[in-house]
Amino acid sequence: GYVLASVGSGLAPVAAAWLTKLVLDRLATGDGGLVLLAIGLAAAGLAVAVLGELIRYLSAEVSRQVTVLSRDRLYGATDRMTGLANLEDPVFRDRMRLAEQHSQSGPVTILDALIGGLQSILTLAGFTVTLIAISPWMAIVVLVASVPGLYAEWQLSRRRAALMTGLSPTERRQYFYSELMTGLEAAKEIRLLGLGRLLRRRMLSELRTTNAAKRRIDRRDLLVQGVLAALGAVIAGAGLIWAIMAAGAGRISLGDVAVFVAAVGGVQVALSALIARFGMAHNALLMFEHYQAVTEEPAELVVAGEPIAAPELRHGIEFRDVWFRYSDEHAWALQGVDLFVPFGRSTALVGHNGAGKSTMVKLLCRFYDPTRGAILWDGVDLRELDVTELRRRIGAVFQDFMCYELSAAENIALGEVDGTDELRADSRPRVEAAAGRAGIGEVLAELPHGYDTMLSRMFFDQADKDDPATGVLLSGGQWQRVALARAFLRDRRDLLILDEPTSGLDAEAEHEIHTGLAAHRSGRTSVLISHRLGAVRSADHIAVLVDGRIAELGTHATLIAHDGTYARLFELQASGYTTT
Ligand SMILES: Nc1ncnc2c1ncn2[C@@H]1O[C@H](COP(=O)(O)OP(=O)(O)OP(=O)(O)O)[C@@H](O)[C@H]1O
Repeated sequence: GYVLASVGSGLAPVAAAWLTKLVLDRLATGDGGLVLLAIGLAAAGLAVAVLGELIRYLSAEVSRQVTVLSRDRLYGATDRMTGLANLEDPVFRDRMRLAEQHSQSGPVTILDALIGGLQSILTLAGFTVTLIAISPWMAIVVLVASVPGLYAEWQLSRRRAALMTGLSPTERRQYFYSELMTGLEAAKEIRLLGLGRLLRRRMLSELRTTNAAKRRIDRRDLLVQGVLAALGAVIAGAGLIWAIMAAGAGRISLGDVAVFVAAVGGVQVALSALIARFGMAHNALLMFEHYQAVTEEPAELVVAGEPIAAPELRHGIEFRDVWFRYSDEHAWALQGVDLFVPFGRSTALVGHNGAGKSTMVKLLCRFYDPTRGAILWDGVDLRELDVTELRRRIGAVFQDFMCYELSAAENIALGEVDGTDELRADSRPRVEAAAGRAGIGEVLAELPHGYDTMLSRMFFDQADKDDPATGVLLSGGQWQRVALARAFLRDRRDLLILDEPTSGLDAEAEHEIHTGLAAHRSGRTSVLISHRLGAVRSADHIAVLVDGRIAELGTHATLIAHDGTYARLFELQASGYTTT
């Protein structure tokens, strides 16, 4: 439909010009058949008007459909990224942002340019033939005069694409400052520390940098386009003078003058539209490379030729001389870690900030691969296992757990989605049981809409704005319990990872959860990270990490007897709770 409407719209102005010529010539000579010609002329006018609107609608419809397709591909590609390295790479993040922007506009701009270009070419061809019929040299002058425009547009679109890519980090920083100033997350610190002016100034400075670069290119554009427009006007003016003189001398008819004027104007308009569309398409194609790069990004994690479905854990997981750094520029986060996490036992990781504890659990989930050494799941290298299957066997609460702006029930039920595209319909009893075990069951049940209450105040509309039951905000510790409940829902998993699972809880709650966790962990394979050594003393094994190395390993009793780092840290914490 879009192509047909564009063809019609491209030919209608040519038809209108020819019909005008015929009408004028017949008026001059007094010949008949004027009614039909007048009707034809009116019909051509109608076609121009209606087809313009139709094209606008069809273009928007194509745009909507293309957006769904391109977004689906883009987010499908991000979903296939199984590691974290890409998302931590600033260059990739910039690419991703550009890909997001251009996944919507890019394909549509290219398509519009192609179809719009076809329309312009038809108009151009029609008027060029007309011009050649009346004055071949004028046709040549008009066409040759368009060559610099085409070249200039090509150059400008390349510059624009390079500019957009170059400005991406600046725009990212600008976006970061804007988000800080308008979001809730940083609001407390911004107000208390009075950061508003500083952030605003930095944001504006980034914006000015962007504007200055865009202004430079716009000025170049203005100069080039201005000169070309003036050239076009001079050619059109010269043509008009020639046509009037020729008509005065009787060499061409009155109708010829009309069609000549329309043709010169038509050719120029069609040519400049063609050049502009060509520039837009060229720019969109250059920017679309980012989209292509993201959607075709190879997997960050080496995929084994024939991945093995992770078997049920029977013996344990072994870190064998694991060395790891986040990139070649970073220092080693782990330096030759040897550790066995036995099946059915609880293993605790303790150590100073930055010792490498969270890094170890991220490697366990295979968010990264060891730089050297290997992690073995019942003797099989994690790199040989199907990563999705592996993760199905793991439940975890991370230090930076997520608070989803969804209902309470959904926040917990997300724990057993496992790659499907819907929440399980029958999950409610298990959700409530998991919430109960995380000590948040009663609180959630008593919310205005029980488990269906939104844990957010963001999604209200005008109608329920003043209804306090629309959504509620939980406290930090309550959120942590919700995250725990989400992990508990993955109860039948082989490995439970708890990275600081109770850091936000009050003392009583922490004790209660830890007693519950200790009972829950017994007979299950778990890895627990906590700075509160009282919470880890019941673990079967405690590994003390110092600078990415396992410095001590044993039970609470043996480590205290060893009188090393653990004993010192434990003593320090214990002394904080006793009066001397
Ligand atoms: N995504 C990352 N990119 C680069 N370096 C990182 C990243 N995450 C952690 N690191 C570095 O790796 C080292 C180990 O960090 P890790 O988060 O494992 O420590 P941790 O023992 O869990 O500390 P904490 O007790 O503070 O949580 C640190 O030096 C840290 O700066």
